[in-house]
Amino acid sequence: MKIKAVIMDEKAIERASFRISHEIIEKNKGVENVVLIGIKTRGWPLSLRLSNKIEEIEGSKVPVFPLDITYYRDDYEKDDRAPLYVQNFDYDIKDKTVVLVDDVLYTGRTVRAALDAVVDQGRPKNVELAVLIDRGHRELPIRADFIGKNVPTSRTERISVQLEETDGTNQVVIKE
Ligand SMILES: O=P(O)(O)OC[C@H]1O[C@H](OP(=O)(O)OP(=O)(O)O)[C@H](O)[C@@H]1O
Ligand SMILES: O=c1cc[nH]c(=O)[nH]1
Repeated sequence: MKIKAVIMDEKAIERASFRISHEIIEKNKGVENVVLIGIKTRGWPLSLRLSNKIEEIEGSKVPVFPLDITYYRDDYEKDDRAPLYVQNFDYDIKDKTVVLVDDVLYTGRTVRAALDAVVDQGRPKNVELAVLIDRGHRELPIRADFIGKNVPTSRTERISVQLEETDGTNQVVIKE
């Protein structure tokens, strides 16, 4: 696949993350009961960035955890080795507002799996969703509450979010 365009550079990612952090604080009237959960791979470094920004703005830390949704995917071939229950982190999310964080929202299947993984951790008060890119083409009734950038795409294209922490650079590119 070839790069067609750079749709966000480092500054644009930074600004969008800052805005999303503000929106999370505004929607929840503070962050007292907010927990951030970053879907691996790139939702995790993004969630850490959001938690740092929220701390800068509000002066208080929000708990932040990584989520591995591998075993919860609807295309995961279950066999005898598949665990019945996966503990992603040791923290009680009961009555908390969970903000799921991911880099790209596409069909919505990853988020569906993440919701399953979250309810295995406990019963949150509610769950919100933050994504850096919404590229459309949903296959499930899932939508994001906080969106860095809406990018209309064709199904043959691919969005590649590259972050310093995982890829050594900060940009979002569209490939075909
Ligand atoms: O809405 P969906 O159709 O589920 O697509 C979005 C998901 O796909 C990508 O992850 P990928 O499977 O490439 O794994 P990675 O994050 O580990 O690279 C992306 O990071 C999202 O998590
Ligand atoms: O990272 C992803 C996931 C789904 N679709 C994309 O274009 N990119």
